[in-house]
Amino acid sequence: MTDERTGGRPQVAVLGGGVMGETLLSALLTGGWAPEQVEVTERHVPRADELAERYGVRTGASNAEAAARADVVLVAVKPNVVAGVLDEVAQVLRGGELVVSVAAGLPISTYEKRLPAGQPVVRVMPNTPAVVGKGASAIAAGTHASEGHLVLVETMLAATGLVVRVEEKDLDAVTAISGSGPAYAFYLIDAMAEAGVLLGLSRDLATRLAVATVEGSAALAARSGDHPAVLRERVSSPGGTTVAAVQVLDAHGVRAGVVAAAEAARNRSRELGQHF
Ligand SMILES: NC(=O)C1=CN([C@@H]2O[C@H](COP(=O)(O)OP(=O)(O)OC[C@H]3O[C@@H](n4cnc5c(N)ncnc54)[C@H](OP(=O)(O)O)[C@@H]3O)[C@@H](O)[C@H]2O)C=CC1
Ligand SMILES: O=C(O)[C@@H]1CCC=N1
Repeated sequence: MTDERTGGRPQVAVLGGGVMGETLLSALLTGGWAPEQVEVTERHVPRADELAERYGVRTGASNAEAAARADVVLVAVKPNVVAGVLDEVAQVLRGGELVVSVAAGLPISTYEKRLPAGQPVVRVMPNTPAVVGKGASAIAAGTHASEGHLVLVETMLAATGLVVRVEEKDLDAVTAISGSGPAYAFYLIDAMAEAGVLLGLSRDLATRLAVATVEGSAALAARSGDHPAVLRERVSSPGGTTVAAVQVLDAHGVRAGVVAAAEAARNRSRELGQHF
């Protein structure tokens, strides 16, 4: 409840204690929620026990029981499970709760059709770097979500990193860039580390250099505000090593591959929404 006993913070039920459920749970606790203000449902008992032990929160298997105690119901199950979970919680919602979902692809309208009339819904697309406070999340309001609901979701995500508001129509594209994007960055880090091993470095050294280089490049891009092409030019000495390398990246279509990959992710996000 949002009273003095809870420091004004609403009771949150996180439905689904997987990768994203744990990330959001951790962010809530870092953001000032007390363990007794957060509850997690997870059908896999050993995983529920692990979360209870690690975070000191109540865990259980019943989505309806957790939702009945909550002011905010945070849906963090896979898209193909969301419909069943909503049918469970719709029975117990009293109308004033906020339903937040991180599921990829599923439009807000499909939640609104399954939940009681007038139920506020906010859709979020987070990403996994949220677990170290370096995430990027986009949020979009449903028909009945107010400015206050958006501010509440921003507060809930405050410890995760960047949070931006978008129109729902942009969430498939956001999913393709920042939602799935960490995988592209890890793919690059892995490829750079592998290349270092090929060139004779130890795997440990090659991986440390690759991680520090990607981390430093992102930090420089964020701080300088310069266009990435300008930053790339600054690395590229005339007749030097970098221009030789970038020419090979272009010859292998790496840039076109990144664009095509993002289009595939956007298309898959749309497909997920159609199978709801
Ligand atoms: N991972 C990511 O980077 C991102 C994920 N998302 C979204 O987050 C959601 C969760 O993804 P992710 O965390 O990766 O997936 P996971 O499979 O890691 O987590 C889903 C969890 O939900 C549990 N679960 C399944 N059915 C139920 C149920 N009926 N009630 C309660 N819990 C249940 C699963 O248990 P079990 O394993 O036993 O089935 C699992 O632990 C998805 O909708 C995804 O689109 C959004 C942005 C980024
Ligand atoms: O791969 C997925 O479907 C989820 C959504 C974005 C990142 N992971």
